[in-house]
Amino acid sequence: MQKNILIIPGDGIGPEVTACGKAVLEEVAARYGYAFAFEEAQMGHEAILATGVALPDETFEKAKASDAILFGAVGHVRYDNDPTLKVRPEQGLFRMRKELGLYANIRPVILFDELLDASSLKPEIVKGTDILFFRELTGGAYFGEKVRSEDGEMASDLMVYHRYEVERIAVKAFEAARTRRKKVCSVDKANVLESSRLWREVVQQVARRYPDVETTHMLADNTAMQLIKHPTWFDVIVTENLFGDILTDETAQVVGSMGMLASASIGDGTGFFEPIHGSAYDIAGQDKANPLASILSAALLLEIGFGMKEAAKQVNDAVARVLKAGYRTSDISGRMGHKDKIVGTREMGALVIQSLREQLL
Ligand SMILES: NC(=O)C1=CN([C@@H]2O[C@H](COP(=O)(O)OP(=O)(O)OC[C@H]3O[C@@H](n4cnc5c(N)ncnc54)[C@H](O)[C@@H]3O)[C@@H](O)[C@H]2O)C=CC1
Ligand SMILES: CC(C)CC(=O)C(=O)O
Ligand SMILES: [Mg+2]
Repeated sequence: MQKNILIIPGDGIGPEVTACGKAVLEEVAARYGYAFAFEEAQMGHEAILATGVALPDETFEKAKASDAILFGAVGHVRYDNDPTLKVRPEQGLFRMRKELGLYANIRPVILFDELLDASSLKPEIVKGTDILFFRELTGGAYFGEKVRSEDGEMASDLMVYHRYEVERIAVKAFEAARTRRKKVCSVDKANVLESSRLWREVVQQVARRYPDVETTHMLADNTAMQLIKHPTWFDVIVTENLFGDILTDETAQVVGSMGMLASASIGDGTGFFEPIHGSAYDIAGQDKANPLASILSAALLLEIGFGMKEAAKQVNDAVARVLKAGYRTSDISGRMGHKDKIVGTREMGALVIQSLREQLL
């Protein structure tokens, strides 16, 4: 049966990396005989210029009607340098997450052996890193009431959680842990925040249903440190929206680069697949961006979105082979950089496709 995939390239490096992710999906469809139909839609700065809003209704309707969405990134220097602007690219992504009910953001943090020397940390510390983050994606301070006083002197973002929101993401994390090393670390600030005390209470209750899974609770500040000290200790991490956003960017340096981290956002409907990085306008339009996070997000789309596990594995293996052959975008060129074959975005994408062809033919 035909699968409809909506491509939302977005801003900055979004279109460059998403073109590579899409090309990989096309290659997989051709090789396996899958019928994938692609459509494109706007979101972010580009959409604001064209329509005045970050998420045009037309894009949202297409998103709801699709079977999966591959997204790039949104964000533009213009808004980052002018906090007073009311219409902002990121609003599109937040509306999409909320209205599609994408409450679970799954972020695998896996170090490819080939990138041992690209990590900011010592090889013996990071070797074997394989963490699965479950970041709650539709609650917390990102979605709570936002206030700015009339005189502009006070602002607040309310961090709100309901019991059901914590429970459903915790269940997803525990279920995943059962298929892995059976360890869940729940991250909060229960020593300070009331919302974290609710978080911990609910995770403790859910944990009782999973006696075969080892549960720990860790404060977010300590977690930021432990992730650098011994990343291999962690298996599944479940945490709220803001902490998950920050801690996963930190782990990019454990595994080499922001350009290596993919994600799947799921809920009750269409799944949404995107690299964890932003629009990186410092390198946009220069053929410098690492497209592997988008390609690995396409692999998550196949695996989680469509249940095509074998095809997803082929994509991951193709990426590993390209890395093993020594090809690197500049962000993952490591301490042994003189041995690397530095390539641009387009060439890296083409190499993964070539690697897929050689394996699959
Ligand atoms: N999901 C999304 O759409 C997100 C959007 N943003 C937006 O993106 C804009 C830029 O934000 P930043 O804080 O600079 O975060 P960023 O993730 O765009 O970039 C941070 C750093 O990582 C590098 N980097 C990121 N992705 C890379 C890749 N694929 N290959 C090589 N290097 C890469 C960038 O060059 C930069 O030095 C902002 O407007 C922000 O709001 C930020 C994060 C997520
Ligand atoms: C739209 C972004 C500002 C949020 C973010 O950094 C993320 O979801 O990873
Ligand atoms: Mg982020």
